[in-house]
Amino acid sequence: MTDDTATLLECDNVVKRFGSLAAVDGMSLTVRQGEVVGIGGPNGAGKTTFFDVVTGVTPATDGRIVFDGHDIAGLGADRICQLGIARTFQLNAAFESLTVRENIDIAAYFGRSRRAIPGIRLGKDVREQTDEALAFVGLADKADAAVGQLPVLDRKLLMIAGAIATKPKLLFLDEPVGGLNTTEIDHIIGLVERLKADGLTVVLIEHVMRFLLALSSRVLIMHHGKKIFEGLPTEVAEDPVVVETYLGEATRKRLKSFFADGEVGA
Ligand SMILES: Nc1ncnc2c1ncn2[C@@H]1O[C@H](COP(=O)(O)OP(=O)(O)OP(=O)(O)O)[C@@H](O)[C@H]1O
Repeated sequence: MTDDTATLLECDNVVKRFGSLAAVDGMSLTVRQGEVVGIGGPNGAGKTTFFDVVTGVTPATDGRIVFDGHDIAGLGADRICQLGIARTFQLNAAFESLTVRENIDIAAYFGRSRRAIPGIRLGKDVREQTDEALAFVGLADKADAAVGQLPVLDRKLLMIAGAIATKPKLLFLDEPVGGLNTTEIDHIIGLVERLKADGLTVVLIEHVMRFLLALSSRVLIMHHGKKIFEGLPTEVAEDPVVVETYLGEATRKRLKSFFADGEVGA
C-alpha cells in the first residue's frame, strides 16, 4: 500500500450510544481505494452498529465520517448509497414477494440517483445493471424465481447482487458467509476475489476467520465498541489481547497453521 493511494472513507472518533450503552465508542478508520478491510470481534462488539452508522441506517451520536469528499454523518441511507456506499445485511433483507430480478431492479433504480415515487419507469440502463449484477453473482438462471423460495446461499448472493447493482465505490458486507457450509464459503470467497480484481473497495465483517483473513489486506478487531487491534492478517493471531478477548488458544493455533500451510477450518 503506497502513501499516495486515495483515501475513500475517513471515520474519526465515531460514537453511537443507545441510552447509556456506547455500542460504538470512538472508532476511527481510514479506508483507501482498492483495499479490503476486515472487521472481527466478539458478539456485541459494535461491528454492525458501526456499519449502520456509516451507511446511514442509524445516525452517529458523535464523530466525523467523510466519504469520497462528502461529509456523510447524518445523511440518510438512500443518499449515502447514491453517493457510492452499498451494503449487505447479516440477516436476509429482500422484498420476499417479488422475484430476484425485481429485487435487483429496485436496487439499481433507487441506489444510483434520487428518484420520485410514484412514476417508476425502468430504463435500459437499469435493466442492464440488473442483468450485469445477476450474471456476476450467478443468479441469471433464477431471475424469475420468487425470493422467498431461494436457498440460503442464493439469498446471500441476492443481497450482494443488489449492492453491486448500485455501482458502488465502496461495498460493506456484514457477515456474508454466516450460516454457509465450507463449499458455499469458498464460493463467496471467489466472488469477493472477483470484486477485488475489478478494483472495488470492500469493508467486511465476519466471524469465519479463514474468510476474513484470506480476503483482507488489513484487519481490525473490535471489542466493547472500540478498536483493540489493527494490522495485517498474519499479525492477528500474534496479538495477545486479541487471543485473550476473541480468538482463544485453539483458534490461534489453527490460524498459525493457516499461514504456515494455507489450511484452516471455518
Ligand atoms: N437498536 C439498538 N438498541 C439498543 N442496543 C442496541 C441496538 N443495536 C445494537 N445494540 C447493542 O449494541 C451492542 C453492539 O451490537 P452490534 O450488533 O453492533 O454488535 P456486533 O459486534 O455486530 O455483534 P455480532 O457479531 O453478534 O453481530 C450490543 O450490546 C447490542 O445489544
